[in-house]
Amino acid sequence: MPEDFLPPSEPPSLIPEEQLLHLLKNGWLFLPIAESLQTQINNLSEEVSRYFDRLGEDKKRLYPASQGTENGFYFVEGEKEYVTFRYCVGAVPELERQAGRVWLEIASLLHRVLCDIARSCDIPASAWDQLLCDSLELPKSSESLDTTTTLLRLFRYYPSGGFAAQHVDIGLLTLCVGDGKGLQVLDTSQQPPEWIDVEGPTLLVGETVKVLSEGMIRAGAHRVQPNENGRTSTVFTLRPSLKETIDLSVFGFEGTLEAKRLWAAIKGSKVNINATKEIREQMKAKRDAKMAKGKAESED
Ligand SMILES: O=C(O)CCC(=O)C(=O)O
Ligand SMILES: [Fe+2]
Repeated sequence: MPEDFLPPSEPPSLIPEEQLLHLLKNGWLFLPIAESLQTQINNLSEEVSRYFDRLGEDKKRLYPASQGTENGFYFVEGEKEYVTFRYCVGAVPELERQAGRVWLEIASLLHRVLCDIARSCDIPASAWDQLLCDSLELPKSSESLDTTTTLLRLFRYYPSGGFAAQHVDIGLLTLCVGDGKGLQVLDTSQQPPEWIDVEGPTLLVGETVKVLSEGMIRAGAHRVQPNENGRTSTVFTLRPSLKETIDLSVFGFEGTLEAKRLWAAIKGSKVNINATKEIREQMKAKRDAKMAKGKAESED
């Protein structure tokens, strides 16, 4: 077969150049999504709202919290409740069926965005493959918990209470599709930077992409402000798979690095903004003590 007719080795670009530059510079982008994906998200929102309407005991029994706040049902008094899917539990089959569909669609969309990012940074689109293994569909069992960190999280923020402090996500890319006001992104093109209300589905760059680009790509700072009507949100975060050793040469560095070590370093420097107030304070104190120790050691 003549070379001209070989199928392309990468998908065609998805995001127009100017918008892609905005994403790399600011770490966030309003990204309109296909009607079919919006419909799937609406179906999932309906299912999860039925789940949230159950009694607290029921919600905990069906999706018990594990892995800190990283899996199952979690409740922050006066602020929000949310349920996180990391694999098929089988507790509420229709809810998980919809979750599986949304996972598949958004993961493939975010993979396309990663390929666009690769192209604009002159790295091969396949560079991401080593970080995406077993992450592009909802894992079948809890066996994946140790290595698949990607998650789909559904929020119900309470009226006037729903809140998340300023932060950047730790994974590769996040898509937030909410209803109602509350999510804000930091517009760093203004001096001083300004918080702006999101307009529809919003793409956020996470810390892992920032680290792998040596800070050339910014991670998107965002926060959630209370809204008198409350708010629901579907948040999918594509995070690195911990299965493989990363060949760093494709990102322009030397050598290799266990994905687990990279992830531990990225996680270790962050406070979990979705934990209860008490835990958030403890984590902040721990992080600050660690940073102070590191500083003292480097000054020795
Ligand atoms: O509520 C949202 O849309 C975003 C929540 C968020 O930023 C997070 O959980 O990391
Ligand atoms: Fe976030």
